[in-house]
Amino acid sequence: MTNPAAPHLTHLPDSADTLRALAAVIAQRRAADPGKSYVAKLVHKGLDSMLKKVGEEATEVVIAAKDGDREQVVYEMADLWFHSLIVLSQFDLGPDDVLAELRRREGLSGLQEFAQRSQPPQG
Ligand SMILES: N=c1c2ncn([C@@H]3O[C@H](COP(=O)(O)OP(=O)(O)OP(=O)(O)O)[C@@H](O)[C@H]3O)c2ncn1[C@@H]1O[C@H](COP(=O)(O)O)[C@@H](O)[C@H]1O
Repeated sequence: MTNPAAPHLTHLPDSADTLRALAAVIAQRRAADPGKSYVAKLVHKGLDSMLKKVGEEATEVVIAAKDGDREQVVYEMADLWFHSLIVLSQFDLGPDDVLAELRRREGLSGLQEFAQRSQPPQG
């Protein structure tokens, strides 16, 4: 199935590919002219500004969800993921680092993981 907006793509990239491609663009745009790149402008402002945007976008996700507005939830979540990728890039991290952590958690119930935290180390 091809995407009419991107006929050159014979298949829609999977989500991880999209995140990886965006992370690569962010890495490249960090060094761009802040007057011509939103990423470079935010990086130039520094970590506190990046974190402020993550907080703002997370709040906008909350508001969209409270409104039950599914399209707006997607729009604001895209903003949140984008700004989260910028924060990851600040620590030379990327989507694969987070995906590896999520894979590590597979099969372990969140309730079980939480209960284990209060257990004294075995042995
Ligand atoms: N995915 C995005 C992306 N998502 C959001 N944004 C920008 O992030 C900014 C968010 O600012 P605001 O919070 O004011 O905007 P907003 O949250 O939509 O508005 P409100 O909800 O607050 O009213 C806007 O300028 C958006 O355009 C993005 N800017 C860039 N990208 C990607 O990053 C690439 C590099 O962008 P440049 O660095 O600008 O070249 C682009 O090619 C895109 O692929």
